[in-house]
Amino acid sequence: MTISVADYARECAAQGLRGDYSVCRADFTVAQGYKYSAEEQAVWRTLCDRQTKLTQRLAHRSYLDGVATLGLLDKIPDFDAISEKLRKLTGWEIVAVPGLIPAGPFFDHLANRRFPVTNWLRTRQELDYIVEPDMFHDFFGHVPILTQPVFADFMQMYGAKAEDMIALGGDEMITRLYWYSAEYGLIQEAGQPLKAFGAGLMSSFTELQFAVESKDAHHVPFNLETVMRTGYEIDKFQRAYFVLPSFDALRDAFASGDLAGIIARFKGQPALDPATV
Ligand SMILES: C[C@H](O)[C@H](O)[C@H]1CNc2nc(N)[nH]c(=O)c2N1
Ligand SMILES: N[C@@H](Cc1ccccc1)C(=O)O
Ligand SMILES: [Fe+2]
Repeated sequence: MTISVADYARECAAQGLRGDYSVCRADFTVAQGYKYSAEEQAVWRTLCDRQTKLTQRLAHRSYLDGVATLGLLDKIPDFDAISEKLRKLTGWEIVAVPGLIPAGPFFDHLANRRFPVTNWLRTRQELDYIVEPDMFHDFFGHVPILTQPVFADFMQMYGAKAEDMIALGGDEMITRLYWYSAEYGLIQEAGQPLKAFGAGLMSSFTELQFAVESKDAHHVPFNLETVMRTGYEIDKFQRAYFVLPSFDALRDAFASGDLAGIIARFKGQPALDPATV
């Protein structure tokens, strides 16, 4: 782990991130501290109700299978209770964090089958889109697929590989790969309609529709090297969405692609502009 909690806390405060990083443990986790107001519970239900209507239509089957396995989403989740369920299904658990955490510790959690979930929720003014990950994004977007064995294994492999790539100086490039697949990936299987896969889309009412249905969304066939070279911004709609032909294509690219070679050739070079890839 390269950055200390204290330094990261200062950086986040400077950037205006909302979480309270002063109470983090060394691995950036905190206690969930389950005490949410009636208003927060109401916002949670509203978010789940309206987003579920969209995901039924626009999300890839793997995600929807996960939602079915997870079961009721009628109140803000108790992380310990969910962890107990996940441990039985796929050996994963969820841990509470104050918000965005650095890539190193984030991937270290994944490599150990722990998924970091933010412990605070967006407000009613941010139902459609929020610029930093909150509990709705982390939970509703990422946790369902962790109930599915194939994806559960893949996410762990992601964490483990990412740590190796960070050691080679590939921090930015491996993060882009995570970004354009786990967060904003689309899938179009042969003869099927375009579907959303990434968690950043699952949790945004406006961006999910934009990414899948808008003529203005820039869809690019998934290519490992291009993805690892393309820059991104976290606080606006993405200017490129990479489209996988199948989930297996992602797993194969990850398992047998020459990640280390790509990092050696392109690290430190300016990022490609997502608008023109
Ligand atoms: C690895 C990459 O930087 C990625 O965006 C990570 C970083 N830290 C995170 N931290 C939290 N809490 N949630 C996330 O989804 C992520 N994503
Ligand atoms: N924009 C996402 C949240 C998010 C922010 C940053 C990174 C990933 C996801 C949403 O509205 O749900
Ligand atoms: Fe995320």
